[in-house]
Parts: sequence; C-alpha cells; structure tokens
Amino acid sequence: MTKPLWIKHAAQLATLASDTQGPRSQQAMSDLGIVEDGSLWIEDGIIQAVGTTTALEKKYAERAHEAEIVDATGRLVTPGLVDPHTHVVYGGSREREFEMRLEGTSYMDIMTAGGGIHATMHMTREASEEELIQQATRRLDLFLVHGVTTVEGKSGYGMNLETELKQLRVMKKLQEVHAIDLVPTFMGAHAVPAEYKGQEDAFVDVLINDMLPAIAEEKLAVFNDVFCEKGVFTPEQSERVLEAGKRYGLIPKIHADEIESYGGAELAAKVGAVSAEHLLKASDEGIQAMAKSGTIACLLPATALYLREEAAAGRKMIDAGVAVAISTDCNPGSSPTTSMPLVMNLACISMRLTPAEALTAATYNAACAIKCEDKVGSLEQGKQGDVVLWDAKSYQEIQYFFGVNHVKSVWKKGEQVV
Ligand SMILES: N=CN[C@@H](CCC(=O)O)C(=O)O
Ligand SMILES: [Zn+2]
Repeated sequence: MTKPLWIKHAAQLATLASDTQGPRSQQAMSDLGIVEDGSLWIEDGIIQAVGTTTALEKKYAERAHEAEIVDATGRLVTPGLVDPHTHVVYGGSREREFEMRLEGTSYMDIMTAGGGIHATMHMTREASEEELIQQATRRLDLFLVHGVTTVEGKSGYGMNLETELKQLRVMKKLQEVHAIDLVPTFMGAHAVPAEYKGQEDAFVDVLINDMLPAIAEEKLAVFNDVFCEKGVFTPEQSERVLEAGKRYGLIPKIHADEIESYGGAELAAKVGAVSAEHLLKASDEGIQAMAKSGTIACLLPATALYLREEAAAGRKMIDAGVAVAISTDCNPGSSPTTSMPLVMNLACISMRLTPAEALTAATYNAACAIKCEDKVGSLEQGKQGDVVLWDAKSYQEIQYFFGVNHVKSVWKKGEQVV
C-alpha cells in the first residue's frame, strides 16, 4: 500500500478551484483560488483534502505518522499542467525544414512541395508500432519534466486507414503504460495525401466512409480534428468531416485560421466544436461567434514564434468573452517542444495574457478543451492527485523569470514521477 502524500506549507497553493463549472473567460480567468500556507492530502491517487496547513493538521492529526510529508515552504504548488493539443506520436524529425524556413521558404510552400506534414506522413507510415512508442515515450517523459501530466494527442500522419489506426493504437498503448494521461484525437483530415491530389473530395469520402467508422468501431478516439486552411481542407469539406464524426460520437475540434483568415473560427462555432486551434488570423466575426457558442480558443504561441508569425489575439479574445486555453502544439514541423512553462511565458509576452490567465489557460481551461475537467486541471477534493511543486515562490515568478523550467517535482495520481 502506498502511503498518503501530504504536501504542507506551500507559499502559494494555486488550486484553480471555483464554484462555477465550465470554461472560464474574462475575470474568471484571473481567479486562481490561492491558499497561502496551503496543504494537500492525497490518498489512493485522489485528492482527499485541500486547505491551509493548519486546517489539514487538525483534520489529519491522528494519521500524520502514516503520510509521506513534502515540505513546500516558500514554494508554489499548482495542478499538473494540461496540454490540450499535440501531435506527439510521429516518426522521424524535420531539422532540414527548420533551416529551409530560416533561408526564406514558407511553411506552406514546403508542404505543397511534398515536405512538411507529407514528409512526416512517410516517416510515420514506415515506422513500426514499437518505434513510434519508443519515440513518443521520450517526448512524454519530457512533458512530465515540464510539469505536464495530461496530454491530448492527434493522429494525422498516416492519412491512410492502416497508419491512422497504427498511430491511435500506439496512443492507446501509451495510455496504458505511461504515467501521463493521453487523450486521443482522430485527425485523418490533416492534409490531402499525394495519391489524392486533384481528388480532394474523394479523400474526404474515404475519411467519412472508411476511416471514421473503423476508428469509432475500435473506440480509438474521443475527438475529431480537421486542418481547415486554404490549400488543405475548405470550410465545406471540413464541415462534412466534422458532422460525420459527430454521428460516431466524436467531438469536433478545428485547426482554424492559422495561415489565412478562412472562416475557421465561424465554422467552429457553427458545428459546436469544443475548441478551435491556432486562430492567428481569426476574424472579429469569428471571435464573436466563438464567444457566443462557448467554443474554447486553444492558442499556440510557441507555434507562432517558431513560424515567426504574429501570435493570436489572446487578449482580445478573453476580453470578448472567449475562454482561452494554451498548448505546445508539440509536432515535428511548426512547434517541436514539450515546454508548457515556455508556452505560458509566451502567452504573457506575445498575447498579453496576465500570469494568472496564463496559468488558468494551461490548467483548468486546457482540461475543459479536452473534456477532462472533472478529473484534472484543478486541485479539488475528488480529483486526481496530479500536482507540480515549483522551485519558485509564486505563479508570477514562473511567468516573469522566463524560458526556464522551474518545475521541481511532479506527482501523477499521487505517485512521484519527477
Ligand atoms: N497546422 C497543422 N498541423 C500542425 C503542424 C503539423 C506539422 O507541421 O507536422 C500544427 O498544428 O501546427
Ligand atoms: Zn496542431
């Protein structure tokens, strides 16, 4: 039997707890539910009590000797970070493209010429399940080191049934064996593979008639995502794929308005997507529509930086009433990173989120974007014991002293993993 875990004397225990449920926007993103001299008791992987150290000392006076005690004096404690948008399972890497882009070739030009997503598609088709598991494990380990305890993962480097299934089965295995919770998304509509060039609608038919039913049959995905972008999938094609996914119980997500303003944010609101991703070029109408529909904006400031583009209008979105989540977008082309702490820093620096908003976006709102908020994203009685102890005294400090990994220790379901 593992001992209960008792964390005591946190200078700031940022619980992210709230009386209201559901994604947070505007003022609600600033309330971190901070307990000073905070304490947590975790048992059987679940948070049993949250409060001041004095209150928990009273409550557990009789059982203190049973617990493993962690002294968090002078330090910040937060929920495990949640990354709601990654492409973490893929074969190979694309360093040469990084150089090409610095030499002046654009991301889309590389993709149109058969590189980019297509290059990773070939490397992923060629990789065995074991190789994919090995490569993704290394990335998931790095996520943990950066305080991330729950990760969404997308397929979409197969673009044929066999490889899409392979990617999703790898995620299922990783969910079983790795400490991180991995939430799977089907993204067969990530690009149109060369064999369907000029017959894009025929590929959409394959996605709808062959891939979606097989993925749903094996229960391999929770969400269905589409790259709605000029030169990839039109809003009409995207809508067909997302509506078809809904018939199989898959919740829509959309890579929207990343490179050009293309009606992606509007479509996200129309189909009732849980989140729209990227949104660098989202229109004002699209932002309004998302505020109205309650679609979460999942913003990816590391991708914008890596592509040397202006970041999404995070500040404007929050002020307009859109709930904002943030993510690494971990992928081999436009954002090869697992650092959610850096993403929080960038959310402040490039999108003008406040430090408190950035933490909400990386925890509770991120959990809402992958429908896990009943289990993770805040430190509340009954939730998983996913906790980060930071080598910093406050949430402000981890945002202010940037580009540094301040994570000291991480617990997943009450077990120390870092
Ligand atoms: N934009 C589309 N898909 C990924 C990038 C995938 C890649 O370049 O391999 C993204 O979210 O950034
Ligand atoms: Zn993505």
